[in-house]
Amino acid sequence: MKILLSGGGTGGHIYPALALMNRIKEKYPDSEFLYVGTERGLESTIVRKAGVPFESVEIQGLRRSLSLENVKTVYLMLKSIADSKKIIKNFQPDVVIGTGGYVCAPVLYAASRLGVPAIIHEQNSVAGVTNKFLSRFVGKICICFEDARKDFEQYEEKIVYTGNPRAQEVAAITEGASLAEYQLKDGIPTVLIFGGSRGAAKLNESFVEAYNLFKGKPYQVMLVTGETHFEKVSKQIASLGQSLANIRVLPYVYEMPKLFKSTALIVSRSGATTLTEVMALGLPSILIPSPYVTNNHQQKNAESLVKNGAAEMILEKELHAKSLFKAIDSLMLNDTARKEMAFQAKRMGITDASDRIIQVILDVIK
Ligand SMILES: CC(=O)N[C@H]1[C@@H](OP(=O)(O)OP(=O)(O)OC[C@H]2O[C@@H](n3ccc(=O)[nH]c3=O)[C@H](O)[C@@H]2O)O[C@H](CO)[C@@H](O)[C@@H]1O
Repeated sequence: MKILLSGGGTGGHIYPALALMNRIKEKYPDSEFLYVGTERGLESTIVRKAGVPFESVEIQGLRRSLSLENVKTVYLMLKSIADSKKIIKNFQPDVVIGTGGYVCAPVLYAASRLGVPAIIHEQNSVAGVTNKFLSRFVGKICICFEDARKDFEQYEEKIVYTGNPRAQEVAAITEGASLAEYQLKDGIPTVLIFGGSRGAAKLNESFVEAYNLFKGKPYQVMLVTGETHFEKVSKQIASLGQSLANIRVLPYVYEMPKLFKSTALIVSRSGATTLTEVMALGLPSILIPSPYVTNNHQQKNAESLVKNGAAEMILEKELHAKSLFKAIDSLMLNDTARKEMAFQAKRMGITDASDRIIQVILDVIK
């Protein structure tokens, strides 16, 4: 089977595609893959690092205001469709799968024009703009939240509830990362704080302000700042005048699910793929939805866990050093509450999503 994958911008669109690819490889070792993304998105690093053949097209998002940039956007859109057609004709895939992010628009549109079966995967409870646009042109629409159905209601017959492939991959992990590899101690409860795949400035700032409060605590803290914020945060922490042995600050972690498995509490944005992983592993979490996303979908994602007792939520407008520290400290000192949240999170997870999507692939290429 030859499969062309596309999806990008942020990790939440990329990791599900790679997880699906890994599962297809397991079941069909002769399969061939090609990933199409942009050079600017995180996919150009993550996908290449994973050793997957990668080609790029150039494209940019539309500005909301009238501007010359939009002329360039239209030009790039037409060019990227033509480039995608060339890539597809060369690779000759049996199916093209898009996991979101604007790069999928030219790639999957081109596939449909060439008569190649195409599938989109929507990770969120509210569909992204690109997936809504593509819903008309693709054969199947895979969703992870029942709420997403209403965004594709004109194409109800195409919708399949599959869940997120990253859940299946993560649920199969048997061994967690060693915390010693991160210069922390194994066996001590550890909280992992990160703002999605790109980091979140307000979360980083609140953490820096709370830094000294973690002194002498019976637990460890890891902050993953996001690549672009790392230098600034490191300088701010250095200027506080003390370096605490129970705290570790990193720019990015490539083996996140393994690290998840070794942590006692997750504090993060509520991007759909992160939540999938949290549920698949059954982890307690404090969620801080990004208010800067389409239709506030991260808050809806978070609320689905909160209403099941699986997570706590802090809205960004209520996020500061004190609220962050208080929420972390009281959960880290309360094993029973964490266990109950973990149990509820685990109950919510779907852990055979890749197999469900493989069935969808087999149906469309019949
Ligand atoms: C700002 C924005 O548009 N965010 C969207 C984006 O988020 P974002 O890319 O942040 O997505 P998610 O939170 O869903 O996923 C992040 C992924 O990156 C991984 N990770 C993160 C940090 C790190 O250091 N290493 C690492 O591997 C996580 O384990 C996870 O697999 O896509 C999600 C899925 O469509 C959406 O729900 C989010 O709203």
